[in-house]
Amino acid sequence: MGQPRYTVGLVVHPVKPVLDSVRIISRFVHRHGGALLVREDDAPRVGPDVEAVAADAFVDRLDAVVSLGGDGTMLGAMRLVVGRSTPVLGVNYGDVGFLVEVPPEGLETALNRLVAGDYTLEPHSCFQVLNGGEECTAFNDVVIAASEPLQSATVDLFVNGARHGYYRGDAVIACTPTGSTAYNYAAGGPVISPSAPSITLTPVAPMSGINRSVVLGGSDAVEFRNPSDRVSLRFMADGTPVGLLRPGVGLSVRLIDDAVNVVRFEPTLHEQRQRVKLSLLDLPLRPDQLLDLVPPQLRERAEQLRAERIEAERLRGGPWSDGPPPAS
Ligand SMILES: NC(=O)c1ccc[n+]([C@@H]2O[C@H](COP(=O)([O-])OP(=O)(O)OC[C@H]3O[C@@H](n4cnc5c(N)ncnc54)[C@H](O)[C@@H]3O)[C@@H](O)[C@H]2O)c1
Ligand SMILES: Nc1ncnc2c1ncn2[C@@H]1O[C@H](COP(=O)(O)OP(=O)(O)OP(=O)(O)O)[C@@H](O)[C@H]1O
Repeated sequence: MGQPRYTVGLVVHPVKPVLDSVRIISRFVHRHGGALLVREDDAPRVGPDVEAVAADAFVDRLDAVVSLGGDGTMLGAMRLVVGRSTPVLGVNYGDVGFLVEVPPEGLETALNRLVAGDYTLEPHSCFQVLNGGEECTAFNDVVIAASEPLQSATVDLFVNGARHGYYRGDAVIACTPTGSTAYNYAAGGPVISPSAPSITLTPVAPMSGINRSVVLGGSDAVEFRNPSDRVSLRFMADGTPVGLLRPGVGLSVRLIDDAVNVVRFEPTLHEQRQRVKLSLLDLPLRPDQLLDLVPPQLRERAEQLRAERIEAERLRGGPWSDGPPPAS
């Protein structure tokens, strides 16, 4: 057997049923003379058509990655290929799906557009986080909190080596422009355009010290220092616990430009949907509770229109849609 023309890697959500999409990708990749890989740990969730490889060999072989899941899965896929040019395509199996553009019903169209070169690459910056000799990456945010839940944390801030005050409260968030719509937004921080390289610092429930958001430049060197001589703090990268910040120790955060390329088909439409999703987050009702307010006949009509639109787009082979944005 000859060399595959290209190799695609799958990163899958731990529990969501993604097999239909795996089958579509598998058929497509094999028809085009490519190879499809998954990490050994994910193999039981994707069926026998996908070659399982050891985690450390996986990334080296990839020409592209497809994430089947929500924002968390997408962040994990992005972290895998950080610093490489490997494009990442996100298929949304999540509830919010802020970072992922393609709904499962748009997957075939997306793959066709991908091989036709009909897409753009959206670069995302990330944080390089250094804690002593240890390093990690975050695409959304780094959060420093007390090591015990519900206790307050005291954190000193240094920017470019100069002391800039301290935080005392539940936590302090440092976010990239991508992460500005996640925890930072929930904590009252500003939304930052991806075209404005910057580091935003936002306190969570501040008791004293710095009590509002600060937006720093993309090349500023940020250091959080644990001023205590007794207690450790803990820190998280993209919502995942990473380690402890020992008494007296500093955590350095630097923004790295263009660390990963995300595949986009309709960047303007995607941005428009992000804005709608963001405004929905501010409503006091969950989406299912909002639906209860819509009269049944309107709901049925909306479902019918959505199905007709998806079918028309499938036949046209043009840009898909996951339905019209909800009325604001
Ligand atoms: N109070 C909060 O809002 C809160 C608390 C902890 C963590 N988080 C966020 O969760 C992120 C990790 O995401 P996850 O999906 O693994 O965890 P998760 O499953 O706990 O999801 C948190 C929510 O944040 C959304 N989200 C993730 N990245 C986003 C982004 N860039 N813009 C807008 N929304 C986004 C997700 O879709 C999800 O609804 C962390 O980076 C952090 O920003 C938020
Ligand atoms: N391949 C994976 N392996 C291990 N954990 C994962 C993987 N994919 C996702 N997770 C974790 O599972 C959780 C939920 O994943 P994800 O955010 O993708 O789905 P969701 O919560 O349903 O979607 P959304 O974030 O859009 O609401 C996250 O905390 C994420 O870090």
